Amino acid sequence: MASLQNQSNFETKIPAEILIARVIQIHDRISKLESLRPSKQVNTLFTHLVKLCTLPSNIDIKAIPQDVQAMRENLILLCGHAEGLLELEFATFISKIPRPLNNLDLFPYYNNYVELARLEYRILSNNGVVQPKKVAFVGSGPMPLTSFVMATHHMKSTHFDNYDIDEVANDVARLIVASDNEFEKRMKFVTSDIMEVKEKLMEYDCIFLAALVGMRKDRKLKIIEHVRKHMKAGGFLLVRSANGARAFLYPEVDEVDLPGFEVLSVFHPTNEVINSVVLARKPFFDN
Ligand SMILES: C[S@@+](CC[C@H](N)C(=O)[O-])C[C@H]1O[C@@H](n2cnc3c(N)ncnc32)[C@H](O)[C@@H]1O
Repeated sequence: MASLQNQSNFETKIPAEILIARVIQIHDRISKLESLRPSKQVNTLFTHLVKLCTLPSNIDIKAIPQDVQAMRENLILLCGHAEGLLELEFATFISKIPRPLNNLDLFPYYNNYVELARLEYRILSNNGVVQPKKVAFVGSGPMPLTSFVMATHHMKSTHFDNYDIDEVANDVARLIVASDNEFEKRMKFVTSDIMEVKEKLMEYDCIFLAALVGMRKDRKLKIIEHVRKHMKAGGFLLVRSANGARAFLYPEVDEVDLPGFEVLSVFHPTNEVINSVVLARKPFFDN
């Protein structure tokens, strides 16, 4: 039987030109939608897009033509907008039912977040971050599933400061945690553009940067540099990225995009998890 490694060589990869043609088709249909709020039509299109972008492919996202790059940048914005609307709709719904924290698994992508959190925690603990005291999650959103899953299953004594630029997102997230006094004590929500947060960043052992914070590459690099400047020496930064065709859905962050950091791990998932995970550390001494 072929070894696992060989199998991946035999796996049929979708040719880049076919992948690009189909992504353009879906982008065209999404762009024509009246609204990106969850609906049968919106859900079907995005499900197709995610399935397509998680097929094995040999696409090099840096080598796509300029016009396809422009389409990709617009698609990332559309995906981010739709993701925010989906989260807001779901969070608003469960904030109104008793014990919302016991019903998180009703969220359509709940298992993806559980798998992503498990992966992120494995990478963090392999690099010495086991039970950090204080963590910041930047871009927590109306449905801060990563913080919820991390706090419940992995970092059981950690305090989470969740930052989001959107007050409405924080209001509904607070309603969800208000249902559990213990949980609420270590799950705070701060409304701010992360670019306005400075001294506070020194307090965190680990800072998570959500994939949708800085949807354009140049913006994301500015945010990463801002966090590096203000975070504590020896602190960890976990950046969500995307690789290959998944980079049609989210911005990609490479090692070269993290000057001034020691890059400890770069992981590209091949299962149903979409985001790549880049773990970096701010050195104790600037070399
Ligand atoms: C939709 S959520 C996705 C994160 C997801 N809930 C999770 O648990 O991984 C992404 C959030 O990032 C927030 N965001 C985008 N840019 C930001 C910035 N510069 N500062 C703070 N929050 C930001 C958006 O308002 C949005 O709510």
